[in-house]
Amino acid sequence: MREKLEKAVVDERLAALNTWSLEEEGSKWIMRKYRFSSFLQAIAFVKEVAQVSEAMNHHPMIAIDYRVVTLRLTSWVAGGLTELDFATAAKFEQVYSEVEG
Ligand SMILES: C[C@H](O)[C@H](O)[C@H]1CNC2=NC(N)=NC(=O)C2=N1
Repeated sequence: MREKLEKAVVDERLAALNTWSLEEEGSKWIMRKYRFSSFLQAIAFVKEVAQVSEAMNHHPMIAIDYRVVTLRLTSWVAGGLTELDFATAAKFEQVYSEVEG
């Protein structure tokens, strides 16, 4: 789960997830911008993201710009993207669908 993935596998996982993208071609980071109806909704989302991150022991970079939350993920220990990045991103998608409905 924490072994660095080959590019072909990364591309496959991104296609399956289809809402996240590489920060840029060849990047070791995947990212996703989440938009909310209010600032407090964005904060509620971030609180849930924090809980998931602790449960997964995998923590994203979190940027909060008013109603837009940007999450960025990489596996520092592995020095690149791992299955854990994609599993955690998928859980963030579940949280988003619950918070924003
Ligand atoms: C497993 C490692 O020792 C650290 O405890 C965890 C914490 N959260 C982490 N988060 C991310 N994004 N990458 C990591 O490698 C990582 N490692």
